[in-house]
Amino acid sequence: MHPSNFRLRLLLDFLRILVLPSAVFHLVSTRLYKIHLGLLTIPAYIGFIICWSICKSLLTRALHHTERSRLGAKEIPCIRGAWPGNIDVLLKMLRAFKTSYIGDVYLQLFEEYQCTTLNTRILWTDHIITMDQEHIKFVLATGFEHFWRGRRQKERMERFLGKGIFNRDDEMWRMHRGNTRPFFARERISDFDIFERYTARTLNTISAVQSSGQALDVQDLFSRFALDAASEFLFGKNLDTLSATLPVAGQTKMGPKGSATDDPWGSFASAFEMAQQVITTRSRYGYFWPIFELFGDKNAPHADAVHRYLDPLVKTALEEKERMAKAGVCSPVADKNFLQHLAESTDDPIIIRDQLLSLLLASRDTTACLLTFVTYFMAIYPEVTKKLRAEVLEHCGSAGSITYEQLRNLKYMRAVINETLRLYPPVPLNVRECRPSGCTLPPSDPTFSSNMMESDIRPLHMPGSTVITILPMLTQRNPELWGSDADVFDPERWMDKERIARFVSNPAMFTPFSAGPRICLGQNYAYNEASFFLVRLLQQFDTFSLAPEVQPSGSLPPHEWKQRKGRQAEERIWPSAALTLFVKGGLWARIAKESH
Ligand code: HEM
Repeated sequence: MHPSNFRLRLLLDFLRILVLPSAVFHLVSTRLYKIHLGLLTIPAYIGFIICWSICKSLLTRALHHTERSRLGAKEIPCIRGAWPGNIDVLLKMLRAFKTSYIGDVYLQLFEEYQCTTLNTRILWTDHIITMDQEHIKFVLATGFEHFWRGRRQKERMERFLGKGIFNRDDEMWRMHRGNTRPFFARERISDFDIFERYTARTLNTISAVQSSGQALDVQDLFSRFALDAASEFLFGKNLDTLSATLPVAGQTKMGPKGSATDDPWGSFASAFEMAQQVITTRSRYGYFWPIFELFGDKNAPHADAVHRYLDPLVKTALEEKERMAKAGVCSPVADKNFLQHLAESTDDPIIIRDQLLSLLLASRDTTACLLTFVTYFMAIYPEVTKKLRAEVLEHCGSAGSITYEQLRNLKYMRAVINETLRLYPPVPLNVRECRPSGCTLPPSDPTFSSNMMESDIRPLHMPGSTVITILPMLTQRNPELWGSDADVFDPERWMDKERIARFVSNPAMFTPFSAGPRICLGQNYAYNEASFFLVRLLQQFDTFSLAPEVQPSGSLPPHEWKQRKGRQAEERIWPSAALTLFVKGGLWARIAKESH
């Protein structure tokens, strides 16, 4: 069944869960035994459906048990809620997603059950969550062939990301990966002309706002920078979002991810972000999310608004291809931009548009998130800014062109970027589905003493077609791996040989760009772009401060966070996630030049 037919899927499930047992009961009671139930008809049907479901569940458990014995594996620990189907846990989670610190709801469950991989089994459906580095490594890399994005994730994302690289497996994913990889070759991503152009425009905006004494939403500005640079890099046309109206301090409303503006660019950004929010909400409701969208696909208006922006670009690329073919011109890949190259590989405008959109999503929100959190740290740790700036001035001077070699020599800059990616990975969680044949996960890592003392070191059974949510953000803040100061922002840890050796021997501790065959294709582009931007920013400015007084109402951290441990107790902003991490309401800050 096509992933966009989620209502049909729900209808078939409804038939399977309710109608099939009712039909069997009807046949047995009225036809075979000719029983007349009278007033008891409805309770009898309900009772039979419940018994049927329990028997089915017991049968599935028995089959899993047999499979576990065959594989020499044990069961993944399972949450035991107070209400049937762990409905109490579901409600607690839904409440927590609105007000609690990112990832905290999962961390509390791991702490309660003293394990790093857990089955939430909400509404009788197995759903595995893991912060275990051994299991994350297996899912992404060493056991890659056992997992895919899977049907359920595709169903949630189809309307927005369709046939793009993030929403496809196997053949089509390989095709996209093969087509995209050449565009991230070293020569292409070390040509800094594009970064230079959009960095200069962004810094001009900062200067203009700064001279008026206003604060600005840097998250919004960095998103525009990343999108304009990526659009020129990918399809040779700047979307020119840096020229559109900026959000104004103290007046701007909260948008789906950051702040909102009332202009055509604002509508595009809002649609782009709302589509991500809808996908996130669907995944929180779990398997039965289509119940909430019976009378309309909530992503349709947002996806349509984004597609309206991209469709004309795709049309032009296909027309150009036709013109070139008629004229008998064939240019080499090196002379083409990504969109032209995509248009060469297929005539299907939907595949081209979906892949273009996937790359815009991949490059805008992640890079903007990284730059936003680096700025956050520069604002709250002036000593870090000072050291960073000294390094920039030493290696790159206060102006002039910047080379790839110069960027490579900025060791402290790299440490700051890595430390930011560790504490605030732009993709804080990721989802995969086990292929139907099932598999085993290796024994758990030694995070909890219960894992370590466990004498039973059998692997864990991963039933076929089960969804697994991996939480790199929790792994990257795990004190067992990173030490008792795991929650502390300390770039020096990336310059300490002993600590680096630990990470090198155990790379699954740090996977902000994912790992294995689906590792991020834009990793080096992102490091270059972020480093380049920060060099120019620090050449021009030296003082960064937060402006909490203009954060939109409802975007400052709730007081109750202070009672919990870890970063949330000191957080001055509200980190939140919808596919990617962001600062709720935007990051309002002042950027200035104090020293002369
Ligand atoms: C700080 C910046 C970035 C971070 C932290 C990041 C992180 C990630 C992560 C975690 C994935 C795996 C997603 C998944 O499996 O569901 C991914 C995939 C990907 N990223 Fe990035 N990314 C960044 C920047 C970029 C940029 C700038 C581009 C391109 C311009 C890009 C292109 C891609 C692509 C094409 C994939 C899909 C790979 C595949 O499925 O085979 N990324 N990225």
